[in-house]
Amino acid sequence: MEFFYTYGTIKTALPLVDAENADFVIFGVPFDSTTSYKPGARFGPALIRQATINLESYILDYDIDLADVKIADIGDIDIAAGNPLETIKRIIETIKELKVANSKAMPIMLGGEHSMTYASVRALKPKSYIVFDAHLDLRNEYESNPWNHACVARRISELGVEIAEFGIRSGIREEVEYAKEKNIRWVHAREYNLEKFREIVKDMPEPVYISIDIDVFDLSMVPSTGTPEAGGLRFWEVIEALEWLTKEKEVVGFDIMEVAGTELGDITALTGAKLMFYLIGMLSR
Ligand SMILES: N=C(N)NCCCCNCCCN
Ligand SMILES: [Mn+2]
Ligand SMILES: [Mn+2]
Repeated sequence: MEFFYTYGTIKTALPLVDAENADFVIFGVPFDSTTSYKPGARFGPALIRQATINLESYILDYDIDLADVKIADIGDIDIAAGNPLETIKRIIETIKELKVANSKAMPIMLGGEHSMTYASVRALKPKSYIVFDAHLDLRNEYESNPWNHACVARRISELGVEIAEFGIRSGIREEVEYAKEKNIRWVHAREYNLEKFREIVKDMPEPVYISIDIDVFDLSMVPSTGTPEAGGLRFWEVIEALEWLTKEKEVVGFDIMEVAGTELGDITALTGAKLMFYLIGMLSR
């Protein structure tokens, strides 16, 4: 099928089906206009897809071959550089087009800046937003811009969506106070474990939207990201939480954001690609 706002790019290295027939539909958002430190998120979607070339489609842990899963890759959103609101509009339109053609398709967004997660949440209307991130992203505005990546969780909370954040190790007092006031639960990377994750998430309403800001992982695994922070989580501890979550709760979509880089084979994209394969695998169980 054709989408008004997408164009072709390098495709995920898996057997792909058309969006109408897919259970999972990948699209990229190569937007990085509000990046504050390390550039390159506009190349994230292409780098993640390129990194999938390195991966087996068979997932050992689940005895699932992604070659047997119905996956589409509709390319990238034609972003409006410098204009987060217009880009958000185009993402919402694209998800709506997809849902009209195939209501059972689960969108998978690859970023690009975390600010764009707002669009997926607006389009998919989850009751809960569960995010892995080094940052609280609860600022009212950053660099005079309420649509900056550092404000995305706040914008989502204003939609009335319940929020829980994991792997946090960066924020300012304003964000901590806002979280307290709005009952937003968050767990510091130092204190994170699976038990805490379950305890917080188990009572959250469904359906849920899952967002992974790639900077949640330890810096050694994700050196190419917009605002890198030392002291992050390990790969398997995030996977274990996601395995529990995808078993317990209805999920309407997920994203992997803030992957940046300028070189093929970037470690950060390899981390993002592996994570995407695991998420599709666990959601197909
Ligand atoms: N959500 C985020 N990614 N937040 C990070 C914001 C950038 C913090 N700069 C700190 C500059 C202090 N000199
Ligand atoms: Mn972050
Ligand atoms: Mn973030």
